[in-house]
Amino acid sequence: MFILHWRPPLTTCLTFRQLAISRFNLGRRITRSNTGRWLCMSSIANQSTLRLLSQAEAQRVDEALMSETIGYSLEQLMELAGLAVALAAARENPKRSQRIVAVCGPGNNGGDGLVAARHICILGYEHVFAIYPKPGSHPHFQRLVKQAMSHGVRFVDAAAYEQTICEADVLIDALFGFSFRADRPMRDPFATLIRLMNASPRATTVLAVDIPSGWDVERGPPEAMRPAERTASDPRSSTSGDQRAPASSLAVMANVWVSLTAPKRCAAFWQGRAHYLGGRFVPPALAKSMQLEPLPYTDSELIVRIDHLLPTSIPGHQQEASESR
Ligand SMILES: NC(=O)C1=CN([C@@H]2O[C@H](COP(=O)(O)OP(=O)(O)OC[C@H]3O[C@@H](n4cnc5c(N)ncnc54)[C@H](OP(=O)(O)O)[C@@H]3O)[C@@H](O)[C@H]2O)[C@H](O)CC1
Ligand SMILES: [K+]
Repeated sequence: MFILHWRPPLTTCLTFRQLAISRFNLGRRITRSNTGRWLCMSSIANQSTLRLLSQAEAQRVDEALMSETIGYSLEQLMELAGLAVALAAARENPKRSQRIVAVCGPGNNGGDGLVAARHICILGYEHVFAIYPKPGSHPHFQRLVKQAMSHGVRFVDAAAYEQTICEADVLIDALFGFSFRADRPMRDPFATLIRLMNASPRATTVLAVDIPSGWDVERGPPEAMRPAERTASDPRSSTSGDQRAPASSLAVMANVWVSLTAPKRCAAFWQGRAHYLGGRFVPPALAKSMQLEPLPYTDSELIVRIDHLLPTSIPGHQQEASESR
């Protein structure tokens, strides 16, 4: 197993976690450089780590949840996912006067963001905004917008995106989840929104819904945020002979993460402030068949911190990743 450190060139060596802390706690902006590099250190895996899902496995779990056998609807899962995100946002940011902005994408990740924004209002936050530039075509997305507005979420016009993001205390990154195609360049307006989020001067929390937008579900952050040097033994290195087009170098720099259902393989790269698991709806038989047991929830909690349960390397990653594509 490996622990990753990012070393800024020609400056004091800080871990990525320290960078996140200084970037968000001291309110200073730190820009990652393409010349930055990751250093790998060996450590021993223990058995109490959670299993990380490949993209194909995440989609399989979703399909199973919505199969004839289990019978959930997408709308139900989205509601529970969004509720979990709202609870994590509230736990990390208890002050009700904070300005919270959900930045929502065109797919179900964006739907989770709309649900979360509504629940954040229901929890008593006074200033909740949503940015939703490309609403999904399914009627449920229209219902989610109406529900959110009824509870006080303010939808922002394109002309006010920049100012709204600039004034946010908390940003909810609900642009893309596990269906993001990291081999395609990021299109606008999403690219612009991600740049604005990363440059937001006030935001002390940037919360990624399911996956930080712009990350590859399996390979993690974009190449430009990865090491210039890799060791041959790093299972997260690009597979040799990978001919995919270079992806966008853009990704949201989140410091809080809510994985839904189960963490995905890219979670091995996480070095932020807090990582939660939400979406407490996996029936025991499915959890067993997908080797997700034991689910780490306790008592009546719908979210649970999993930072200490995350493996930092993924045995057999390369082989399974290429099989799943
Ligand atoms: N199991 C659960 O706990 C639940 C998870 N949910 C959430 O659903 C997402 C996955 O949702 P999905 O609709 O499959 O996909 P995404 O929202 O991740 O993204 C799809 C849209 O993204 C566009 N896309 C893809 N790649 C790019 C790119 N490089 N640039 C720009 N846009 C991109 C894609 O566009 P297309 O043109 O390809 O159609 C889609 O519009 C999961 O992560 C959870 O957050 C559910 O709520 C259910 C419960
Ligand atoms: K996201």
